[in-house]
Amino acid sequence: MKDIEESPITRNGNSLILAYDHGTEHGPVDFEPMPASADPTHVFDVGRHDAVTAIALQKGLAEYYRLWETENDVEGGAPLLVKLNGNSNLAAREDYYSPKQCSVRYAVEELDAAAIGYTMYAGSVHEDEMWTDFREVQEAARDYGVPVVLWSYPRGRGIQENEEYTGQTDPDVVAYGARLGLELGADVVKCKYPGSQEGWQALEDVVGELKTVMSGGSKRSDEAFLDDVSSTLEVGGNGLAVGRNIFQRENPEPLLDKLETVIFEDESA
Ligand SMILES: O=P(O)(O)OC[C@H]1O[C@](O)(COP(=O)(O)O)[C@@H](O)[C@@H]1O
Repeated sequence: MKDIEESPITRNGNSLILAYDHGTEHGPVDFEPMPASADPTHVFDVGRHDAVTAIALQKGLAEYYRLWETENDVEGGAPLLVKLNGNSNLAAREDYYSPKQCSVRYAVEELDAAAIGYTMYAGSVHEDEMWTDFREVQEAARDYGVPVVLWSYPRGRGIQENEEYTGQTDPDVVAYGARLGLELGADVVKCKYPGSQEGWQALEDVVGELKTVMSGGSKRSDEAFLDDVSSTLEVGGNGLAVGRNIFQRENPEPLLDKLETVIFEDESA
């Protein structure tokens, strides 16, 4: 774990990461509620809101982002977080696995990434391969001095077949995933909301000083979403990595304004 207070992906110690890797993870179906969001430049523009401390993109979109910045003379856009691995909903797999499509070297040297992201599915039969991949990623990130955000999403047979767990948002499962972020050397761990403030507290209790961000989840009302975000911040959470709750809105600006107040100015929702 690094001290990442000086990193551009944090502000006052917290982060709001705009995640836009859904075209990979879920496919174009996620753009249907707001068709303009299929156009990456629309979402790149959303990312210019002051509240956004990083935009998380897969390699191809990261290349597009840099091109868009140059062609449009954009200054002060969101720092780039390159998501190194990902998988599609089209894949036929015996269990969850997220292969790497980008190296840390390419992300930093060619794309000028301010941070890198990696998804880990602890609990899958492919967990061992992912640990090996992550070890290389984490060590290369240390060499380049860029922070590592771990999407820690335990899922797969090890979770399904364990009768103690109700599923991937079971508070014990989420807390275990968060702890793995600390154990494996992440600088920020991104976790599913476990359904309650008590659940998030349980996670905070086992991660020490590691930064934690809540994964947005499916779209809900402004009020419901802000309640969830606030409930994590009140017990030590450090913000958000969010996709659909932002880009599926016709005008995400009012919600981003509120999130900015709640996450960075320590005011209640
Ligand atoms: O694997 P899942 O649970 O379908 O979710 C993956 C998606 O969720 C995220 O982690 C967060 O996005 P949302 O805020 O839309 O939930 C994305 O980065 C990723 O595409």
